[in-house]
This record gives sequence, structure tokens and C-alpha cells, in this order.
Amino acid sequence: MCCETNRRFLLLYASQKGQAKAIAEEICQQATERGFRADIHCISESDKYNLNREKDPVVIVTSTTGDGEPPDTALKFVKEINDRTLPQSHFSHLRYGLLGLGDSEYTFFCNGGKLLDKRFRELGAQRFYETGLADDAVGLELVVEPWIAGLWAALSQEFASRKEEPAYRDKTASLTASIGCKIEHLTLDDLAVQNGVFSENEGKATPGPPIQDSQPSLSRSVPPLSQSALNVPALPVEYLEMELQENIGQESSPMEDSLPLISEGPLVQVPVSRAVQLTRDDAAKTILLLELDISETTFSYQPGDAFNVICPNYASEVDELLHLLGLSEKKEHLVCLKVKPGTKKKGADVPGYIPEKSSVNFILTWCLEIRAVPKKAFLRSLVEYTADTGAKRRLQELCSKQGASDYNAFVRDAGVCLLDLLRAFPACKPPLSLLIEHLPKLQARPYSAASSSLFQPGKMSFVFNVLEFPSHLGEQRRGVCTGWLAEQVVPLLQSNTENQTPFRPKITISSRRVNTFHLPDDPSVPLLMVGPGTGIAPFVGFLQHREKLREDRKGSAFGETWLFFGCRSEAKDYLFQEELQRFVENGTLTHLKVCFSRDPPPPAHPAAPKYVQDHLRLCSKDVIRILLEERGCLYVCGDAKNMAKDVNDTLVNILITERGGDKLGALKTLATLRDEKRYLQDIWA
Ligand SMILES: Cc1cc2nc3c(=O)[nH]c(=O)nc-3n(C[C@H](O)[C@H](O)[C@H](O)COP(=O)(O)OP(=O)(O)OC[C@H]3O[C@@H](n4cnc5c(N)ncnc54)[C@H](O)[C@@H]3O)c2cc1C
Repeated sequence: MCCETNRRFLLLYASQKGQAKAIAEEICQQATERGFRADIHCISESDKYNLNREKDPVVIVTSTTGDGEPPDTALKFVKEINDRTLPQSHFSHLRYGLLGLGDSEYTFFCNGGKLLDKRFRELGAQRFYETGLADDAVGLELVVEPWIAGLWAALSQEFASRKEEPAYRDKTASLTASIGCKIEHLTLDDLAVQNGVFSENEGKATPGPPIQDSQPSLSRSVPPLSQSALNVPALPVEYLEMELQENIGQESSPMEDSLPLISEGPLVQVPVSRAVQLTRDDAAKTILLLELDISETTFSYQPGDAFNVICPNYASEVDELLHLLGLSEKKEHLVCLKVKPGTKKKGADVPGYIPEKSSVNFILTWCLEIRAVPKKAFLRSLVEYTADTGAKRRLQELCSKQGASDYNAFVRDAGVCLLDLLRAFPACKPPLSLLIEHLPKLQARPYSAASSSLFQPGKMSFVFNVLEFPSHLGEQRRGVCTGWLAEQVVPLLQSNTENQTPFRPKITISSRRVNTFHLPDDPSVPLLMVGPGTGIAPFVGFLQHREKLREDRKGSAFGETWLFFGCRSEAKDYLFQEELQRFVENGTLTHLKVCFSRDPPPPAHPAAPKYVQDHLRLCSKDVIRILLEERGCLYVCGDAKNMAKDVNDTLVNILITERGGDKLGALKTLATLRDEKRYLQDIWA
């Protein structure tokens, strides 16, 4: 309960899984202790607050969900403030501070917070405290705690300035600037240390003995770090109590009952009716197409939709983890979890994605992202379960301020996972409950449909690249989902070549939230499609759909269709070559622009395009005509890291070259196209 004081502020949270709410509640509690009154509401409770008339400071805590979207609870609010008819002074009376939560492992880091922040400023609101962006990939607490610690000074100053009207605006502006400057120029570790996240007393670790070997590694440190005093983070509160029950005759929840709990939407189990390798064996990447038989289900989709595949962790990795944790004999034991009575952990709860009566094996296989890079807080907790002094010391180093660059080099950048850690530190034996507290939920992986149900009723295809990368010791690893899918369909791939009756493995899928990456309703609208590599997937669906429409609606007007596709080699990885040729021949695809980045250019065309953006540039007049004169649609799909940005930059240059004006003008044009849903992206990392 928050105390009554005239130092009131409005505290709004937008939570998807409860984290933003828990942090807001922590702010509310600390506010009381510090003589403020937080009027706390979920952002969706619009009947309980009114920003249009709010006079007090506003503090917002928001998480990010999906592909960089605000949480579901904020969707209505975001829609309202995104109303383009609102005047630029709409929120000019508001002073706010915002804390965004996100995960830099995902493409649009903290986008939920960034979107709100941007729109608030567009509507004239001013920050009284610099925005904090907390990263779950390294530990939210590294930014959340110092941000909350700094909030009280900013609020005190804000209230003091209000009393000193009329100079209040100038002063608070300078406070914003100074606090902003401080936060922006601090690294996460600096932030944590300066604001007391690192507990000095507890954290002073005795220097270890000098080590002769000069090469540091995950388990080995060298001077000066090995001889340095350390500031280690405070020990995270353990909040789960676990009991393992022998499974004698008791029914553990069958997998079919438990899977819905670990997913966010209704699930369907569907057979894979066809599997085809789209790339040659000697291609740099293996790309597979799987066709799912959805005819016996109510699952429906449109070309451009993505759906989720529920995948397990590798059985071999789970078995090794069980062994290293000393749980091999107990893998079928039932796990009973409850929150420790009297825990100080805010918002402590048994994660909802761990079904009751699950076995140890089930939790490690289906519920936890065991490949996730352990965060510093997890390393800190592991110290307590490590018997060997040298290993203890190294774990302390890796989570300490002084060992930050070793953490980055040997844990984060090396993509180390729990299994790698337990192999490197055999004396570390954490309980399963600690893993549940620290490892994220195993996420379902989204894939874009590469087919049209109009063209192929009862079927849905998708295309994926089987990811392969080396572990920190050079051992070859495959992506969790793509590696598992590839394993599932080996017999099907083999039986296809031998022309036998195919074995049909089943996979579990769920639909994703409605997206906007769809064909326009009016088929006369011209389309530009840019999709190198597996980014071609939705466009195959678009073109199949268009082909069927052309058959069904003879005499109707159909707009031009341009596909910009790129791969490495014409001979090795030209995806859907025959199908694209058919689309061209029957007039469904009016312009096919393909390029091969690793093939030598033909002698007659030494400057032949290598990448999709080169082709876009060559067709710049048509691009402009279609987008600006004929109100066509531009779709971009595929890799978010480079391609989407390069395509965007190319569009900016095309606009400047063809239409004149400056970069700002070109960016505004693209923003307008986005607003009108005529420049759509479906991009993934
Ligand atoms: C809306 C949407 C649609 C999508 N559609 C498609 C599609 O149609 N086709 C498609 O192929 N993908 C698509 N994706 C991406 C897809 O969801 C998966 O992310 C992708 O297939 C990888 O999943 P995975 O489980 O195999 O890899 P993961 O095991 O999750 O690995 C993920 C990434 O981390 C890297 N990585 C992991 N561990 C390490 C390590 N130790 N060292 C170095 N690197 C490491 C991997 O290289 C990889 O890039 C889509 C994504 C979204 C958001």
C-alpha cells in the first residue's frame, strides 16, 4: 500500500509476463519508503488514470514482446496515442520517465519502450529523467536497479522545481540533460557498481594464486585479473523450493497435456507430408522445405503469416546435463515446486510454463532454453554450488566488474551455454530449481508460410536454413529447432529419393498473432517483393495465391509483380527455381530479378548485380513509379542483420536520386509508406 503524500506520481506498467509489473510494484514500495506516493496502474486500466489531464510526473515501465511489439496490455493505449490526428502539443503538459525492458538477443531490442518514448516526445511530453533500457540478455537488474536508484533524485528535483515556478521548465530541462548524460555514458557495469548493485562487502573475493599459463579461457584466468580483488554482484535471492518425488505408479502429466502449458496459443500436431532439400549437398547452407498436412485440423493461414514450431532441446544435451547435475537416476522423478515462504524476491512465482507434475527430463527437454548464454546473476548463483576453490574464484571473476571483458569474450561472445559451463567447471552442481530460476523459457520458433492454402488446400509449407555454428571449443552445433526439424525428416528425405511410402513424422505448431504482412485485397495493386535466401518464403505463397486467383478470376485486372531474389550460387542454392520459372511463364510473376553473390559475373556483364539492393538500384525508376505513382506495395523479408538495413538505405538513395530532396525527406516518404502499410517488413535475425 503506497503512503499518502503530496509528492504523488503516476506509475504505469505494461507487462506481458509480469516482469514490468513486478518492477513497477518494487518502485511503488520504494516510493513509500522515500516519501513519495505512486499511483500505480496497468496501462490498460484507462478508466483509472487520464494522461490528458495528468499534472504530476508520470513513470512508465514497459516490456517488449513478440518481434519488438509493446505488450498486449499496451496495444489499445499505443493505438490511441498513435492517432495521427493528435496535435503535436497533445502531451506537452506531461513530464515522464520511462524504463523499457527487452532482450538484445532479439532483433528489436526494447522496442516496446522505444516506441512509447518516441511517441511521447512527438506529442510534446518531456522527460524529467533519462530513459533506461534494460537488457534481459545480460541481466535486467544491471540497468533496472540503478535506474530505480536514480529515479528518486530525479523525482525530488522535479517536485522541487515545480515549487520554484516559473523557472521550473528550464531547471528540469537541465536536470534531464545532466541525468541523461550520466546514464548514456555509463556502461552497464559502471551503472551497477556506482549504484550499489555490486555489494562491496560480500563481493570482496580474495585474490587467487598467480597462474603461469598466459592464455585465459572460460575456466582459466591470468594476471592481472587472477590477482585482482573483485567486486561481485550481490547474490540473487533464491525463491524456489523444490522436492523430487519418485514416480511410483503416479502419472506424470502426459506430454500432450503439458505442451499447451508451455505454449502461448492453441497447439495442433500435424504430420510432415513432404520434405525436400532445396540446396545441393555442396552448398554453404542446407535449406529444407517441409510441407505440413493441416487438412485434419482447424488451423488456417494466409500467405505472409508466420506460425510457431514447438521444439525440444537435444536429447543428447539433456542427457549430459542430467549426468553433470547428478540427476540421471532421477530423470523421471516428478518435480514439485513452490515459492519459498517469506522470500524477499518481488513477484516471486513458479513459472507458469513449468507444468505441475512434470518430470526432471520433461522440464529440461521442453521448458528451459538450456542453450541460453548464462547471465552474470546466474554465474553469481553458481558460485554457491561450486565445491572447488579455483572454479569458485573463476566464476566470481566472470561475473565481477573486473572480469567484464572476460565475461564478454569467454561467455557472451563465445555463445557459451550451461552445458559448456558445467563441463568447464565439473565441481559446480546446481540444483534444478536454480536452473528454473535463471534460464529463460524455451521459446517456440516462428517460421513464415511458403505456400497458399488457396493453391494447395490442406497444406502449409515452410523453408528453413539448418543453422550450424561452432561451440566455444569448436564442436559443431546445430540450431535447436532447425537441427531438430532436420533430424525428424531424415527418413522422409531418404524415402523421397528412394521413392518409398514416406514415413510421416509429426510436429507441433501454433498460430502467431495476426500480422500485417499480407497481400493487398485488391489484386490490381502492383507488388514489389524483396526476399533473398529463405526470405523468399512468403513470396512463394503470395505468387501461388496470385496464380490461383488469375485462374479463378479470368478477365480481372492484376497488377505487376516484381520479385528481387538473391542467393550465393545459381547451381547450388537457387531456391524454388522451377516454381519461379513457372510463375514467369504463366504471367503470375511479371519481373524476376535474381542475382548470385558468390558466382563470378558473366563475362558479358562484369558489373552484374550481386545483391538484391543492386537490382533495386538498377530498377529505381520502376520502384519509384510503382510506389509513388501507382500506390503499389513493397514487401521485404529475410535477414534483419544486414539485408533489411541495406535495402532501406538503398531505397533512401533511390528516392533522393529519382525525386531530389534530402535524406530527411526520403526517410519521411518511407515512414509514410510504412504508415500506409505499403512498405512492410518481415525480418528475422
Ligand atoms: C516472424 C519470423 C519468421 C521467421 N521465418 C523464418 C523462415 O521462414 N525461415 C527461417 O529459416 N527462419 C525464420 N525465422 C527465424 C527462426 O524463427 C529461427 O530463429 C531460426 O530458424 C533459428 O532457430 P534455431 O532454433 O534453429 O536456432 P537457435 O538455436 O535458436 O540459434 C539462434 C541463433 O543463435 C546463434 N547461436 C546460437 N548459439 C550459438 C553459439 N553457441 N555460437 C554462435 N552462434 C550461436 C545461431 O547461429 C542462430 O543465429 C523467422 C523468425 C521470425 C521472428
